[in-house]
Formats: sequence, structure tokens, C-alpha cells
Amino acid sequence: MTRLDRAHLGGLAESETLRLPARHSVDAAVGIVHLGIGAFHRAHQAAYTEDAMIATGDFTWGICGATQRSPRVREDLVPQDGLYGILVRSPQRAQLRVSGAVREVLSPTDQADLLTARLADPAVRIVSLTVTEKGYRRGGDGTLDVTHPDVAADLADGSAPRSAVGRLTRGLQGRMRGCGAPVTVLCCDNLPNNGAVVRGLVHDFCAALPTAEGDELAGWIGQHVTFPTSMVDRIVPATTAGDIAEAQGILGVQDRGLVVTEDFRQWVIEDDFAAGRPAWESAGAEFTDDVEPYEHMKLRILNGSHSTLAYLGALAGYETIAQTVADPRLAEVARGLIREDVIPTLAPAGQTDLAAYGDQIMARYENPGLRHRTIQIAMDGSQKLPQRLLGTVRDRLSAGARPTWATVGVAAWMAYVASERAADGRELPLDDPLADRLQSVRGLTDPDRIVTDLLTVRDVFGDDLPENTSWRADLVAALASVLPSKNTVGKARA
Ligand SMILES: NC(=O)c1ccc[n+]([C@@H]2O[C@H](COP(=O)([O-])OP(=O)(O)OC[C@H]3O[C@@H](n4cnc5c(N)ncnc54)[C@H](O)[C@@H]3O)[C@@H](O)[C@H]2O)c1
Ligand SMILES: O=P(O)(O)OC[C@@H](O)[C@@H](O)[C@H](O)[C@H](O)CO
Repeated sequence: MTRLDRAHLGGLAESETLRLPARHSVDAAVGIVHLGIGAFHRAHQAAYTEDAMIATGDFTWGICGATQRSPRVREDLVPQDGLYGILVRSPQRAQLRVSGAVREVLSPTDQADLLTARLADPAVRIVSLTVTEKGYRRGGDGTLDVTHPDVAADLADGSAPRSAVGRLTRGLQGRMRGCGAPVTVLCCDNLPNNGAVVRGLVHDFCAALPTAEGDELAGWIGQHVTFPTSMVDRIVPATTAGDIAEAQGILGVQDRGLVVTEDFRQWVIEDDFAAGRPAWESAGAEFTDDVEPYEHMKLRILNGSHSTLAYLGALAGYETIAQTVADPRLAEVARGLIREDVIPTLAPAGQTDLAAYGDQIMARYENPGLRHRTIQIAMDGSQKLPQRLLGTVRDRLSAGARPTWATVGVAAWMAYVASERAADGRELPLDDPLADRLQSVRGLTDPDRIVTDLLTVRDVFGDDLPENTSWRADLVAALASVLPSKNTVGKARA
């Protein structure tokens, strides 16, 4: 099968449905290393970066993407000279844009030296990350889990790091010993205060090194590395074979690096860069001194409702979020959560009209072209619940309110964890780093027992929520209403 590559670009013509990369972006010099080159980075930061390079004519911000666990993205993109399509599906139409921003792809499991060299290259001025919530290897208290085998191995031997924080920190160490030039670490994962979180984890790594080595590295990082926080938003479901076939119809060649997304995108970034940055504002990114209100807004309104819909939808047998919000009872849960529980907890985020922002998100979910699978979003719930739903629960309880809808969201996660099958009999996979711990409730149908057991997972619920007896009672009642065996909310398709 003929693949997309530079040789084929010349034979393609731009049209209403096809946009090609600017001549210069495919020759851009590498200025950014990205750890975790998954679908989201390719559809979001890489697109902003290419637009900024084109707008300013500064083609020194090409991207070197590093895979993390599997070499698949390298195998997909290297034969394509780093080119890949971004298939933007709005409710009205689909448009394919071929991106040239990714100039190099490394697979650090077998190219550790090349990644180390890139991270030490003075031309590289930004190291960005999207390694998923669990990829940071945080323990229950939020600090680096230095007992995790990958982290422990990276602390013992820096030559071929295996963990994301190990790769980053050992890379900074190589830079300190080499060019010594300043650099910015930019986290683009869905974590609150993500810049400070990554800075803290890097410092935890340094603190676990032998004292002299760790102190020297931490001191250098303190002076030469910044960790701005950023809020990122663009819905990017996993690409399917059907998507690749559709893009092939437009391109005439196969694109195994294809990503699919919506036309909405947002990026709010703290302007704290140690060694310059692309003019991302020319591509629509917003810079601000205080990203936190935007992060809370996005994580609680979008991600909180997304996870709630994912669990309720999967339990009811819906495959996608678009199908889930087409069920008026489930859409009402998401709307209630946004309006009645989340918005009262939020501080103003610039000029954003929070109610309109929530309505816009509900409209984005309805986009039938996105086909975002409920079980993809349901994955790793133990890592997502605290920032997506439990912050809302805590803030409402502190205000003396009853977080009815957010409690349904938490109950929906519990029902998903406990249920081996959806209402229509389809299997519900439990894909979670705490799966071994969560297994104990698998197959249970008694809401009280499930709540009792899952509330003991302190990494998720802390010490405060399990002690709150009235919230616990509401949670048991909510769980009784969403369990597939007993449900009233999730029974929409029965
Ligand atoms: N997809 C979206 O809609 C979206 C939107 C906003 C933000 N994000 C953020 O981007 C992240 C990645 O999303 P994606 O769509 O690119 O997913 P993806 O599955 O396409 O890519 C995930 C990346 O994370 C790496 N990774 C996974 N587990 C890891 C681990 N344990 N240690 C180190 N690396 C690990 C993978 O190797 C891969 O490079 C999300 O978790 C989220 O924080 C995604
Ligand atoms: O990518 P995850 O697994 O962290 O979360 C799944 C979705 O909720 C998330 O990716 C949203 O699509 C995204 O945050 C929208 O900007």
C-alpha cells in the first residue's frame, strides 16, 4: 500500500477538503522535543506550532516526538517523513490537513542515546509532554513513586531511562553536563497545575539521587528550567481503520499517522519560557499569568462531564459520547453537573461566560463525526476522578451544598468498576493502573458493599470523603440508581 510521504506531497493539490503543509514547515529545524507523541499532541500542540511557524516565518520550532511505551508511532511516521493528516470533523463537513511540524520521531526504548542527545541540543528550547495522567508515576500523596520499578531503575542507572519523569530528568542532567542552555518544560496533560506538578516530580527524582548528584542537578534546574502551566483542549478520539480509509479517499495514499479531531481547539499557557517559544498566540493560543481558573473550568466542566457520560454511556451500552448525549436522560445528568454543581465552584476565567462554555461543550459532544468511544474515556478512572469530579464534590460540600450530580458521576465510576457487563451484555474492560486493587468489587451488585470497599482507596478519595456520612449515603443511593442490575438512570436503552 503506497504511503503518504514527501515524494507524494508534490502530486497532491489543495482543495476544499485538503490542506497541505507550507513548503518550509517540512524543512523546519527541531526546536521542541515532545515526550509522548500520541494522537493528542499531533492534533493540538503540533498544529498550533505549525501555524505559528507559518504565521511568523520562524521555522526553528520543528518537533522531535518521542514515543514512550510502544514504537508504533515511530513505525507509522518515519516511513512518512513525519507527515500525517489531521482529519477535522465538524458536524457539517470533514477537512484533511497534512501536517509537517513533526520532523523526527524517536523510540527511546531502543534509541535512548538519540533522545539524550536531542535533549542536550541547544537548538532545543522546549521539552513538552503528554504521557497521560498515569504516566507521571505519582503516589497517593502526589509525589513521585520512587518505588515504581521503572522509576527505581532510572534512579539507579541513567543510561536508558524507562519512565517519563526519568527520561525528562536524566535528559536535563545530560543538558546540564553538555550545553548547559536554559530550557522550558511544558506539560500538556489534563492535570491541574500541571507545570508545578511536573516541576515537583523532577525535584522528587533529584532528591532520590545520591545527595551530591541530586543537589547539583536540582540547583541547575532551579536556575535554568521553567515549568509553565497550561490548559489544553481539543477532543481527539483514537484513530480507527475507518478513519484511515476515509483519509485515503481524500489523499489517494495511506496515512497510518492520521489523527481525527473537531474544529474547536483551545490552549491557555502561562508565559514563563526560559529560552523563547513559538508565537503560538498567532495561532490563537492565549497567554496569561494565571492559568489555574482556566484549568479548573476545563477539567471540571469538560473532563468531569466527559467522564460521567463515559461511565453512564458505557453502562447503558452506548459506544460513543455522541450516542450517549443523544439520550436525554444522560445528557440531563451532564447538564445538571455543569450548571448546578461545577459552575458554583469556579472562579472567573478571564471573560469566559461559564454557562455558555458549558453549553458549547455539550454541543461539541453531539458532534456525530467524532465517535469518541466511551470505554476510551472510561480508562484510568482512578487517575482522573480527583481532578474531574472530587474537587467539585469537596467544594460543594464545604459550601454546605449537596453535590447531587457530581455524586452521580462518582457513582457511575463505581458502577463501571463493579460491572463486568453493560446493560446490553457487552463487556466492560477495567483498564486502570489500580485495577488489581479495584478487582475486589468486580461483579458485586450491592451498592453499600461497593461504596464501602471503594471508599477505602485513599489514593482516590483521601481521608476526608470516606468520613462524610451524609455524602456516603447519597453516594450509595446514586450507585443504586446507576448499577446496570438496578439502574434507573442508565436504563435508557433497556
Ligand atoms: N485525546 C484527547 O482528547 C486529549 C485532549 C486533551 C488532553 N489530552 C491529554 O493527552 C494525553 C494523551 O492523550 P492521547 O489522545 O494522545 O493518547 P494516546 O493514547 O494517543 O497517547 C498517549 C501517550 O502517552 C504515553 N503513555 C501512556 N501511558 C504511559 C505511561 N505509563 N508512561 C509513559 N507514557 C505513557 C503513550 O506511550 C503515548 O505516547 C491524555 O492523557 C491527556 O492528558 C488528550
Ligand atoms: O485523554 P484522557 O484519557 O485524559 O481523557 C479522555 C477525555 O476526557 C479527554 O481526552 C478529552 O477529550 C479532552 O480533555 C478534551 O480536551
